[in-house]
Amino acid sequence: MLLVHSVESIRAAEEEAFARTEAGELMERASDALATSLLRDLGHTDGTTLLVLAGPGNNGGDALWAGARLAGRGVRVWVHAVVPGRVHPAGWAACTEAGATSVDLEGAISLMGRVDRIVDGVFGIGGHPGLTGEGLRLAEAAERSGTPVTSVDLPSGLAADGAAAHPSFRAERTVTFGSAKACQVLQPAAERCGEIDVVDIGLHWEAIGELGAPILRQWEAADVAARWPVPTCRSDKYSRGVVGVDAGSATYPGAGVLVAYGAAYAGTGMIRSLGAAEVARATLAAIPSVVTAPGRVQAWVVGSGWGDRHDGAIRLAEILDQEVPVLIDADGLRHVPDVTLSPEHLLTPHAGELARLLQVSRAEVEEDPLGHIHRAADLFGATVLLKGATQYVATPWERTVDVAVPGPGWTAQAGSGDTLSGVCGSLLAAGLPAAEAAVCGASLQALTAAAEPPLPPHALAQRFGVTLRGLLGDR
Ligand SMILES: NC(=O)C1=CN([C@@H]2O[C@H](COP(=O)(O)OP(=O)(O)OC[C@H]3O[C@@H](n4cnc5c(N)ncnc54)[C@H](OP(=O)(O)O)[C@@H]3O)[C@@H](O)[C@H]2O)[C@@H](O)CC1
Ligand SMILES: Nc1ncnc2c1ncn2[C@@H]1O[C@H](COP(=O)(O)OP(=O)(O)O)[C@@H](O)[C@H]1O
Ligand SMILES: [K+]
Repeated sequence: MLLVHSVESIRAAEEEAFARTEAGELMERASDALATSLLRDLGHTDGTTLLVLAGPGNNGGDALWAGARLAGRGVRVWVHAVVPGRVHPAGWAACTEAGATSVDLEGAISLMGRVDRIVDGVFGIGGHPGLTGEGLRLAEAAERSGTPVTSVDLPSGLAADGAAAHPSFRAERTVTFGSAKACQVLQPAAERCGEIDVVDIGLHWEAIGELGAPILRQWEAADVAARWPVPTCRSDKYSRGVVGVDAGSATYPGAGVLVAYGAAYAGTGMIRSLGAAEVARATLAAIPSVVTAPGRVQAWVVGSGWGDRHDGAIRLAEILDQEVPVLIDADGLRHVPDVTLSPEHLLTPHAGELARLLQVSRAEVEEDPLGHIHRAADLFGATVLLKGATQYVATPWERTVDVAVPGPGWTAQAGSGDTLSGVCGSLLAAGLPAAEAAVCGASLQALTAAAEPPLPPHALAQRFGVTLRGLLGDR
């Protein structure tokens, strides 16, 4: 699991570290690791060339010290001070004394297509979001040149704590210090960061109290495997979990069928299709093991494809009365403000549905997804999975948001949300807490989409088993 800390936390942890380390020690660790990474990517020192773009703060300092190390080892280094007259003085002196050549803006731009690598040390966690002026010119020219860029701490121009793709450098690799930053895991910002190397510079999160808690946990495939419920010799269909589905409608029967596909191929014990009669018939025709008679249910999936069903509010209240975990999706979300929920209830909006729930615009949600998902979880008292290119899971009053394993844009198609509801429903029925069910379900879908050619949701669901086999190995 990759842990992500906020700028506020990183600053606090750095303060704590300054008090117990020699002056300059943290920057030395950071710039040494940066130099090592650059050397690895350059391959060798003889005849290789590097352009260092250094901003006015410590981010520029890191870049300059690393440039000094490489110039000292025989790499041909050019250096450009992005804000004239404002540059890390000791780093600049070290870099130029080691043999780096200073160039102006035009000189830097003309070198871009000709050097082996560019170091973006313009701004780091002290940067204002969105490059303008010369910074933007440099970033655009670097991207146009096609020369690989290593960004120091983060691509200059991005807001470290945010998901937005502000005008910024585009890195092939980002060498980041102390902790990963939110912009490196949240889309669309993350795709500007390239490969991420997190460098341990000796920050002690436990020494700064509550601020030491991460803001995000980026799940990896192994984390999903560790949580996935695996049947044993003592399992039966009830212990594995029964999912009740009231999804779809005469207008959208497919939604109910797709929920059942998700649950069936994620490996649930039993599915009861207990919504509209035409949905139950269609589901049975597609998946013969589905039961249409009422009976014991350990978790419900409701709301996908309900359309403007007139008795939705009553049906939702009835289901909530059964006091088992309930996943509320799509049209079911309209009734959320009128019912009382708890953390075992899982809401699965996309950005538009979350905006409607919070009575804000979709653009506001997209600008600050973390703030809005926290608000929804706290306001409704339920666990929330916000769907999209990044899939976020928030639990009421918890600082740390879980992020599912990312997947490709192929999943963005009608019906993916329905199969996802089914997968998550099967995990709720198997007894996983709502947040784990959400993040494991979303990750399974993303991992499967990443491994397969583009497939419609019901066909993708049929490949879940292949992904699970790969994840679980011999378990
Ligand atoms: N602290 C540590 O121990 C360690 C820190 N480390 C490194 O330090 C980095 C943070 O350093 P930092 O605080 O100096 O901020 P940094 O990002 O270099 O820039 C701030 C300057 O840029 C200016 N500025 C910003 N945006 C601008 C814009 N769009 N256009 C124009 N100007 C703009 C801004 O101006 P101001 O906010 O004052 O208006 C200020 O002058 C961190 O990312 C990591 O790389 C590592 O060495 C490990 C140890
Ligand atoms: N750009 C994207 N990249 C990867 N996954 C995406 C992207 N956009 C959406 N998704 C995922 O695809 C699914 C779409 O769900 P949803 O919007 O509810 O579709 P529908 O309601 O049509 O079934 C969700 O799992 C979502 O997280
Ligand atoms: K940078």
